[in-house]
Amino acid sequence: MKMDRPHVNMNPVTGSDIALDNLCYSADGKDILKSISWQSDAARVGVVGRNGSGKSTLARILAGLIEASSGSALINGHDLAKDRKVALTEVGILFQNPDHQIIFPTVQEEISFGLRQLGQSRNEAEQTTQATLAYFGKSHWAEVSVSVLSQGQKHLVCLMAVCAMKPRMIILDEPFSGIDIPTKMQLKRYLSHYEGGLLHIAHDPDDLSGYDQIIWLEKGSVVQTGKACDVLPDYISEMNALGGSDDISDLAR
Ligand SMILES: Nc1ncnc2c1ncn2[C@@H]1O[C@H](COP(=O)(O)OP(=O)(O)OP(=O)(O)O)[C@@H](O)[C@H]1O
Repeated sequence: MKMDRPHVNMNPVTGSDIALDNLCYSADGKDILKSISWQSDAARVGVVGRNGSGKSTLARILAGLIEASSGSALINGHDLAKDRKVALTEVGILFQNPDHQIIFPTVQEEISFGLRQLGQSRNEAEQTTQATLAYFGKSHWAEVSVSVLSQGQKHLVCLMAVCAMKPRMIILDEPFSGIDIPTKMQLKRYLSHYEGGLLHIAHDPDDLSGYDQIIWLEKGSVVQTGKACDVLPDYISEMNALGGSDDISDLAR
């Protein structure tokens, strides 16, 4: 079979326009995101912040999975919570836990599902799935039952499913948690070749070094935004300072 390499970075990567305007999100009487305003058209965006700072909530709003309580979050001018059809081509999201993402019994079915949602015929979806598996060197996984895969392997299935759909931006919510070093290196390499934008939530600042734009959240508010080389050193020194104390009560905020 001809090796289709749709995701190899022959062209410059392009980011999506992200526009947050006084974005607020509350649930159960708790203000989780507090009046966030921020704009970016960077190709590689990182999101940092302590546990519970609101990173995943922001990711879900950007992907259109939950609606803002007030204010707005637009991707390339679209409110994806209101337009689920456009959302399919604009954004793909990789959840922290692949078990929250995978719904089909086999790898092939899981990858094909998103493609069918995009309007591909059964035949087209099968071909795109095969090409995607071949690109990732995992053709032999097609008929494999997802239930026998490890967490890291399931992460890869989710990544392949998202990449196959070629969204303009992929949102990654701590995609490397629980993944061994070689697999992480491979995933990073695949992702670095992705021609669309990446919005990557990470706890390890090393995963975001060289990124065009970082947004640092704490307690639902923006602490700092800017290039990785400007924001990450401040973030690291703040985290180290906090880590030097024994108080983890912030986790139970
Ligand atoms: N639907 C909800 N109802 C109540 N509280 C919620 C809801 N969704 C999120 N939260 C709370 O909002 C806060 C932010 O959660 P979120 O998952 O966005 O944080 P995070 O920065 O991604 O954290 P982590 O780094 O631990 O993954 C947490 O305290 C969480 O418990």
